[in-house]
Amino acid sequence: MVNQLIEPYGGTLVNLIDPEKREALKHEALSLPSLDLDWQQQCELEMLMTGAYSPLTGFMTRAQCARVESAQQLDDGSFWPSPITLTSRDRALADRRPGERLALRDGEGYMLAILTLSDVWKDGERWHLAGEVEGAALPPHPDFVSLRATPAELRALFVRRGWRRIIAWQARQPMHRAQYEFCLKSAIENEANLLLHPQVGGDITEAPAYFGLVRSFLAIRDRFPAATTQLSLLPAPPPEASGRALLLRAIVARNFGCSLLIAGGEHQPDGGDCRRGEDLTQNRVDPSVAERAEKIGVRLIAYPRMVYVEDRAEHLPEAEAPQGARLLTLSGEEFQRRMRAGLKIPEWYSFPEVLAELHRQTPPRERQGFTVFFTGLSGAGKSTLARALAARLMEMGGRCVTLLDGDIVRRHLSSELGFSKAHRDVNVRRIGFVASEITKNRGIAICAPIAPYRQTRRDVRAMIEAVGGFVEIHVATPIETCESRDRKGLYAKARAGLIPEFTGVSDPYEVPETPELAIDTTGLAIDEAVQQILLKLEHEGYLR
Ligand SMILES: Nc1ncnc2c1ncn2[C@@H]1O[C@H](COP(=O)(O)OS(=O)(=O)O)[C@@H](OP(=O)(O)O)[C@H]1O
Ligand SMILES: Nc1ncnc2c1ncn2[C@@H]1O[C@H](COP(=O)(O)OP(=O)(O)O)[C@@H](O)[C@H]1O
Repeated sequence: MVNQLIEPYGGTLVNLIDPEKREALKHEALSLPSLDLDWQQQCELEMLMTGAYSPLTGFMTRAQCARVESAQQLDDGSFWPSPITLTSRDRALADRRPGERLALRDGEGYMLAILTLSDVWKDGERWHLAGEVEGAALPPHPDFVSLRATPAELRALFVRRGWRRIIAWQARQPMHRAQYEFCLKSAIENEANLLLHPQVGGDITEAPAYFGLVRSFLAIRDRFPAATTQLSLLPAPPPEASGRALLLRAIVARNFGCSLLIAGGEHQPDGGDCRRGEDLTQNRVDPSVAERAEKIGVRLIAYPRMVYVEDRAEHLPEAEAPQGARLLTLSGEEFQRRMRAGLKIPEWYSFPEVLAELHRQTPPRERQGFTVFFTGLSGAGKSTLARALAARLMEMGGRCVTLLDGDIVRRHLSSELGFSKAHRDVNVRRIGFVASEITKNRGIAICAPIAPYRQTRRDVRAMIEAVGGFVEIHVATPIETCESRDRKGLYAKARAGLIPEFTGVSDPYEVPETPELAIDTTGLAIDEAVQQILLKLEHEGYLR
């Protein structure tokens, strides 16, 4: 019944239904070589195992990839838009031969499936592994359990409810009013039901953004008629933006029981001022892609450029907006800027419950975590300033401040390290890692290593900026001042040749090119220096 509805696409779980077979696979896997999959590979495997990629049931061989590239066809002649492959840099794979079986596991070693190799080839640094997969268990998803459904489960649900025509909205971005109104209108015009299908996936250690995305959909769900709308999660790897990727999404939509797919609409138009008659082609679907999708059994609905028509208090496709009407738009970039700065988002743009969710996920800067990263020569004043800054921030209260002073780090985190370039890099990266964890959890980390190498500082900045703010302060006290202070007598020893790799004397210090702030502490009172830093933090929006 279910399968009849969706032929030729719409597979069933690969062996997952048969517990005996599953136990046999698990047992067999104990004696097989293993490959641990990253989260994107796990998504791909899950799509194969659940039938979301039906009629495909395995990773493609080189010949199959070539056929897909040239003719967009699988072996049986059915349409397929782009290669689905499994690759790895694992050198041990060089010894694998077609016919052998390989256990596919998640990062923790949990057995997911067995791959029967039909082809192994090398392309650059990566090994490609092809073959049919036999699923033992889906990748575990402890989160949002009640929102997860396989294609077969969703199709069965739709059949039970008598839903025949369903529109898919596969989302990687939260939904605001324009998208909401367009989805509702499309459902009404097509007399269709709606499947809200946010795409989820990511490495849990990196706190992926999909948690906020799903919560924003949970928040907006109640605005849709419950009897005609379904929310479910799609564990798909991130798609590229191309016609072929769109067709793959159409196949996935079909397998989940949908016959309509809204294409585009993830982002609001760029540019604040909206001119009528602008080129709308970016929002049109290529006719050949649309035609191909029809053959899969999916009609594509192009999401148009939407504008808010103030007089009518509704969002409309720009081409349908009445002549002379006042049109409002807010670019995606401006929306993000306002969210970061905690500024007002106009009511016409979104819903309060969605914004509240997004604010929880990305609070304004003064509630985000950040790292103040001091760098400079020994004796420049890094520790002194770091301590004074920490004290002032603690005095203000309301924030968790962690001081990662060089001495503390060298004692607790890096006690085995010396001062070679390699060791300094490890030391600074460790500091960066700890600071990024603190920053991610919305604390303030203050670091004060010499950190003499530009590239290492750049890497640390990138790691931290991915999760919060980063303020680099070059304590630019000249070496003469540092040497005259020589609190620990190290410069004297270094000059005497007793310390072989001493920064500034016999070891390099690469001056920061664009630090947020540079402070020369020569003749400067500590309070004055700290004041400069606090003003900078306030100016950047980190402090109120
Ligand atoms: N060879 C050499 N070069 C530089 N510094 C030396 C060296 N040997 C020991 N020390 C003492 O170690 C402190 C620097 O450690 P850091 O962890 O900040 O250095 S680094 O960032 O890993 O380069 C540094 O402390 P500060 O004066 O607080 O900077 C020195 O006291
Ligand atoms: N404006 C200033 N800021 C920081 N340190 C100063 C300042 N003026 C004088 N000093 C002195 O300079 C020395 C800097 O040492 P320290 O903070 O340990 O430097 P670093 O951590 O960079 O090696 C301290 O003795 C400190 O009292």
